[in-house]
Amino acid sequence: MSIGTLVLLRHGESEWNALNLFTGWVDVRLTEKGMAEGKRAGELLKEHDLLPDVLYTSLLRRAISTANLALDEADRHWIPVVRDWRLNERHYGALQGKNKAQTKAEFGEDQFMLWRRSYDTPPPPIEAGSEYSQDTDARYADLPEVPLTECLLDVVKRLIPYWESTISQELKAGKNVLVTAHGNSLRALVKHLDGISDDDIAGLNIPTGIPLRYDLEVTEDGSLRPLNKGGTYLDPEAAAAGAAAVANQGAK
Ligand SMILES: O=C(O)[C@@H](CO)OP(=O)(O)O
Repeated sequence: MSIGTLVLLRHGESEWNALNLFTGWVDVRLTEKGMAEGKRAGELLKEHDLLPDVLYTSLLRRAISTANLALDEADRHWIPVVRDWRLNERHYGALQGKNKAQTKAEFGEDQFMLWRRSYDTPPPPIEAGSEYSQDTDARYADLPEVPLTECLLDVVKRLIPYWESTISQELKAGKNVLVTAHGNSLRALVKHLDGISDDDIAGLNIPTGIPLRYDLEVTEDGSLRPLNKGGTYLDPEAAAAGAAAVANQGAK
């Protein structure tokens, strides 16, 4: 049985992406542009004959809405869907709701980049019960503990066991899988798939709304390894421009 194809899709532009605010687990909506990106992603899936058999998505509406728009456009609105908090964006702690450029101006470039892109330094924790905290959100009621902040390492720890036990099993069973998630949860997954070091992952940014295809093989130890290292964006030019825009978010 051949292995299914994996497609990763970061949600389209959200209202807080447009306002340049740290978002994390805050459940913001897509902008008009973000909705158009979702539709365009579906067109690209169709054009490249990459029709998913199953969708995995986070519990956040920007990912859910993007997937709905893409699947509708690709006439795959009917496929089974699995939603899981492990695909959520990194919890951005006390930075949630703060403007990125202002944060950089206030704390300096080094601290800003440490919080934003270091592998193992989380931002300060958010105050439980505060406006942008999720500690009382019903959708996380079953979690033993709702995070108050996370670094990328924390995301790797919650996401990779789930990838191994669930998503990769679907691929090994020959299913084409669409994973619709977030900048940092997808960075965690790409780090694992491509074997990127803790230092080098700081330089990797994922653009909104452009499908990233991975062709996979099974290694001797039974894990999945990309045949096309780094994956293949279905619109490479737009992806390069989008990734540069994400890298530059402190500047605006
Ligand atoms: O704000 C966030 O949650 C993320 C993704 O939008 O931002 P960053 O790229 O700065 O990690």
